[in-house]
Amino acid sequence: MPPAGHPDESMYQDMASSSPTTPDDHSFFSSAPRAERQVDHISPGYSSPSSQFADAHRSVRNICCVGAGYVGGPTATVIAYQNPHIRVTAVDRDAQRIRRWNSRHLPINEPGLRDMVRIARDGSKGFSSANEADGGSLDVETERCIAEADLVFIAVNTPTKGSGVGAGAATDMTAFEAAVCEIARHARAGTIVVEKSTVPCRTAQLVQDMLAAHRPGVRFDILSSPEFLAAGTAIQDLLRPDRVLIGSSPTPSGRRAADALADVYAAWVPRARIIGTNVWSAELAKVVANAMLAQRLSSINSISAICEATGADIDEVVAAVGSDARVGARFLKPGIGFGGSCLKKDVLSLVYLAESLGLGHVAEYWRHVVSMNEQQRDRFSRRVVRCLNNTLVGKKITILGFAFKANTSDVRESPTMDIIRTLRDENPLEIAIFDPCCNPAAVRQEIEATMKRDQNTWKANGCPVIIYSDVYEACAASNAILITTECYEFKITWQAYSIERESSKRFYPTLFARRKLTEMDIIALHESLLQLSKCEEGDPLRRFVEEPLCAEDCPDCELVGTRAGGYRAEADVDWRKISHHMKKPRWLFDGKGIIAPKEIASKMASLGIHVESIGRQGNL
Ligand SMILES: NC(=O)C1=CN([C@@H]2O[C@H](COP(=O)(O)OP(=O)(O)OC[C@H]3O[C@@H](n4cnc5c(N)ncnc54)[C@H](O)[C@@H]3O)[C@@H](O)[C@H]2O)C=CC1
Ligand SMILES: O=C(O)[C@H]1O[C@H](OP(=O)(O)OP(=O)(O)OC[C@H]2O[C@@H](n3ccc(=O)[nH]c3=O)[C@H](O)[C@@H]2O)[C@H](O)[C@@H](O)[C@@H]1O
Repeated sequence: MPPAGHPDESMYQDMASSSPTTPDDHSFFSSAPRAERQVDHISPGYSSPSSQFADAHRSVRNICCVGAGYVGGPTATVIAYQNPHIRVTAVDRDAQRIRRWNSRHLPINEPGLRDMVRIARDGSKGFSSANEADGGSLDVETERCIAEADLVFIAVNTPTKGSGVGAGAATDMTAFEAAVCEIARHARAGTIVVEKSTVPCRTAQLVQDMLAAHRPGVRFDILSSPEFLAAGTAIQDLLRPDRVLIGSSPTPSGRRAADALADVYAAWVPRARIIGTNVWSAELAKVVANAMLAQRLSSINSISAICEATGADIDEVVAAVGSDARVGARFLKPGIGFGGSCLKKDVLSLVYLAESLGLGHVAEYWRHVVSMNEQQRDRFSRRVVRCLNNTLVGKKITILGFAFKANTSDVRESPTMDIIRTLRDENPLEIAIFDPCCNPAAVRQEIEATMKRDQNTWKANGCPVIIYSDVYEACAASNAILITTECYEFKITWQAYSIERESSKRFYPTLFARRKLTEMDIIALHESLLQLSKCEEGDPLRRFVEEPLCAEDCPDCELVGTRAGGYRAEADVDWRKISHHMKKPRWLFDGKGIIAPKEIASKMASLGIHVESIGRQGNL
């Protein structure tokens, strides 16, 4: 089924006009010098027996993903897993990242990722398929991977520009441009080039122009298929997406290319969820989706400030408002503001686009979403200082959580950084940090890099910021604990809560209803068996083959706390034990609403811990 909804062709007459996304008409791409390119690759070979693949309009047999980061790595893995007949290779210029993808120490910590990589990369026992034998060669050149591909995804980073025209708002296209150059040099005629990275509206035209400049007269098809996965749920999001967006040009060739990509996804995504649009709509829709999520969070966070000032309770307000089906209950959790590498940058990209188009009031509207977010975490930090008698001198402050959200080791744009910076200005004795999902070495590296980069906003010779791998050591002799990531380990573990958590996670596969098991059935069975055995990882179906052994001098084996599959603290925290070793009065600032339910907070009170929560007035 072709993606539906191509607009009328007349709008494509505009395609050749210059991009409106930058005030400088000469160049869309950043003028920053290109980083030296040294590319390595991984080869998720393949694995399974299942898919009911419809006849391809342009058959895709070989996919190359340029960029093996948080999006490229998991996307390549899931596509390889679900498409036994397609050879999928991910390449990256970061050789260390590639080494880790090919090892037992994956560069990304995502629930379910490791299991899927093991099958897609190493093959499987009992469910093996033709592609397995092809997988895993490490010595192939990037050029060859691109040259052999029928379809190339671009999944490289597109951060906010740090300097130059549009600094602080425009998208830095340096990596994207480099990837397009690489593709232009090596791709075969007729290759389908897919923008997976989040890019400004009308980028496809620039891709087209660059390819045409490098390879005059050679036809390529450009698609936009932005990714909507969220950190911490990447595998679930990829396996069960709300929608897959495919933007294409309305030419016969563009439609065939869109159909070919739709067929790749249709191996596991219901066709009704594969939405076709024009290229500009797909590019813009991605940025708008993130902007609207950010706007929702800023809206509810603004209301949390009113709750704190009036005595209304934010959870009650959210429950009342969210039960209106038109509003909906999701993405309304107030907190210390959104972090991460994408929401802020995509809102800013929208701001820049609006400014470039002369729509100042539109730009101003979206800019407020970001400033409200910054206010929110500033308000939280000031509340901590105020409760501690306006002085942190001689006091130890403990921060629980550093990743920008739960279940991820992604520490980019962590909201916690701003809180640390503000509190450090108050000269506390020490700021202690613990995160159950992050490798302490990675947290230290991120803090040092941020301090170095933003030297002018970080106090020189401030207090030590110490990263702990043990939560009790982090909290010992602490005057105040701040919860800044919604990790389940920090929830109070009275029985009622544990039951709620377990039952909310449990689901059962509807097995054997079909004549033939699909890979999705196998995944559901695998997950269900793990749940029954109360394990997060394992091989209940005995599908895994031996993982590659690490070299004797493997640097990852030496890292503190590293376990196969990433770092994860072993158990929920025991608040009785923590309260025992805290300094009085024992303050707990819950920036993520995880100690919120009243009965649990009152149990905290019975331990002598004063809880201050976002969106609530005073102590509970
Ligand atoms: N992180 C997330 O959860 C999501 C990110 N996105 C978007 O996806 C894109 C990628 O994001 P992430 O995966 O988070 O970034 P990332 O920084 O984790 O990964 C990008 C990778 O591309 C590599 N790279 C850069 N230039 C290259 C080149 N010329 N050749 C080969 N490799 C190159 C980098 O070394 C890096 O490993 C961005 O546009 C982002 O906005 C979209 C949805 C979710
Ligand atoms: O383009 C991207 O990179 C991705 O950005 C977000 O995903 P992500 O940033 O990984 O995570 P979110 O779940 O959106 O959380 C973002 C931030 O908002 C916070 N948040 C989220 C939800 C909520 O109710 N309250 C809240 O404070 C989180 O703690 C986190 O700091 C989007 O949710 C994804 O759909 C999108 O693909």
